[in-house]
Amino acid sequence: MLKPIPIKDDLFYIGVNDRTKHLFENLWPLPKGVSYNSYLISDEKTALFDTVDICYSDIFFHKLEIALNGKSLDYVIINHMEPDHSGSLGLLRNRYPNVKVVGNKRTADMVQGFYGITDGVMVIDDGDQLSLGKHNLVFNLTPMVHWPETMMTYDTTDKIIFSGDAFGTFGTLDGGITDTQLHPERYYDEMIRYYSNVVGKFGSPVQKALEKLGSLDIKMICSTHGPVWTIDEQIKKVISIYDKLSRYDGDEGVVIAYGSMYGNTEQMAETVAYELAQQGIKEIILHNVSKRSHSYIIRDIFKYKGLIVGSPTYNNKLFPEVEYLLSKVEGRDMKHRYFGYFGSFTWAGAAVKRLAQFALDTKFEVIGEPVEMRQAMRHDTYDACISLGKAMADRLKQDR
Ligand SMILES: Cc1cc2nc3c(=O)[nH]c(=O)nc-3n(C[C@H](O)[C@H](O)[C@H](O)COP(=O)(O)O)c2cc1C
Repeated sequence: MLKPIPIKDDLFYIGVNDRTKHLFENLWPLPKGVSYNSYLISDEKTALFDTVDICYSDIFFHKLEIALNGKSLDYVIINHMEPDHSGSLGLLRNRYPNVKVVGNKRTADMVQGFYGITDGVMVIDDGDQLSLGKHNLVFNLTPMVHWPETMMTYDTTDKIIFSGDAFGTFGTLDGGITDTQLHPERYYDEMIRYYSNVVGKFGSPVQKALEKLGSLDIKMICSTHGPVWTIDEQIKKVISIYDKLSRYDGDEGVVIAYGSMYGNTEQMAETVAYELAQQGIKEIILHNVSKRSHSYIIRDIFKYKGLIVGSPTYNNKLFPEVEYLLSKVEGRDMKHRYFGYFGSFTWAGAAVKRLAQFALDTKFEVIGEPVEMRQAMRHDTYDACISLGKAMADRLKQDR
């Protein structure tokens, strides 16, 4: 849409939709696209909140010009410097040479490094305020709620938090912008995938940020990706999703992520899953790591308490796609998972040993006995897989 969309009185949405990119950060699939959200408050002074990916700068500037309606642009507030939001900043400064770039001292360093901007930068600190006339803005520094410079800006007048990437989701905004105009359920799973893929490593900074936000009366969340949250119940819901994920708190259920070239290791996965179901576990997600993008496997590992990994031995190591998945889990400092594992080999096994090391490194609670299979499934391996499934189910049921 070429026009800015009024959200409320003097607040405009001037973000854009990206339905072209296949991979966010060149890593994470975007089957439903993604939006880059930017907002303008048009008060006595005007303030822009973040920009958009440079690929969409033309349409963005067009909207901004209309939203300004002849006024000058006074401030651009940089809540986050990642280029999907700051990408149009250099061009913005060329178009609006007098605009003040507002950020903390870490932002100022990045603004200089990425865009060569050194003048007209207003450096603010945690708790500093900026009046636009009717609207009063307070800056909340929330480092590592994704990058070190990350901050959130609170409008005390309308009780809006401009939250940067926090509470963001994958998925374009197809017509509707606010949660009143769309089905929020469409975005929840994509919010979990976004969090687990992009922000997942930063559980403790997210907890600190949530603590800070806890004292604020929030009537609207304007994130840089996905819907604008305005309904009280939805605001509580998205905050609770972030709270739960950043505590690494999973639901009852098990992800079984396995690699298999010729189907033998897969039979172990099927057997463990069968027993979990027999024991009354309803959420059992089998992921063939070669077929399913790691993005979705990581999402599910964040969702559920139980994780079982299986792998053949491959050139004296783990199957490469399983190794890659483990690195993604370790890279997110994943915590509090019940962990089971199994592996296979033909002449000299290495997979199970590596999975044992992974369990030690992550400090996951190991459940049941690991199962190691030579060549193909026989009765003893079958029984061992059943025992592993039962042990995991028993552990999960203890938490009911
Ligand atoms: C490329 C390749 C490399 C392998 N490397 C090893 C190995 O280093 N040690 C071993 O004992 N088995 C090795 N194997 C055999 C497999 O680990 C074994 O057959 C396993 O059961 C295969 O499981 P799958 O049927 O689920 O693919 C290798 C197999 C392939 C195809």
